[in-house]
Amino acid sequence: MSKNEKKGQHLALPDCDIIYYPHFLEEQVADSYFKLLRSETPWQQDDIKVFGKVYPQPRLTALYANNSKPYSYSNITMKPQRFTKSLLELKSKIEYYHSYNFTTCLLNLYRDGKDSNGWHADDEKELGRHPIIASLSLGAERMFHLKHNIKPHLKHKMALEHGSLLLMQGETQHMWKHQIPKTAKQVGERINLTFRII
Ligand SMILES: O=C(O)CCC(=O)C(=O)O
Ligand SMILES: [Fe+2]
Repeated sequence: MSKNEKKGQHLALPDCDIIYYPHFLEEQVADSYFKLLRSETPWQQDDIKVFGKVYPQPRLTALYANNSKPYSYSNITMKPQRFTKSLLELKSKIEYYHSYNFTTCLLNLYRDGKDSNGWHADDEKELGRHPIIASLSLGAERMFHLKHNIKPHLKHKMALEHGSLLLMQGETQHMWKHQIPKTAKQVGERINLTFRII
């Protein structure tokens, strides 16, 4: 497949740079990575502190990297494991189209509609200025919400499809927050991978 065949959609929103590739992976390829990652990943559930109270995080996670640099967010510090073969394959597929060198991948498993990821920006110090985040979605489709930090009328909702890639860069993490809300719909499991540079 030539580089031009992956058509991305630039979101028409100010103060950000977000491109959505709905069919980044072919359906069968996405299916098999979902199965593989679901079973080979040592999923963990950490506690998070919100306004001084401790809760189990409403999803399972795992961290991988090609270095030993930890990643901290919401009072959690995760130590990475070495990238697996399947994660290295996915990382190269993304790097073929976007010539970045991702060092780290955070995996999220949303077991059902009660699992979620609250409003946040991926703007931790270790990601540097203008973080580049490549977010690959596998499994059940879930809604992704965006809201501007200072202009409340600026918001956006979109579905993240099985096999899709969402590339966030530039000002995005400094000017916007995002979330995966809970849903009352019957939804299956979803795995999200965010490749990052630390
Ligand atoms: O699950 C998603 O699509 C988003 C995950 C996310 O925002 C994160 O891990 O920082
Ligand atoms: Fe995020």
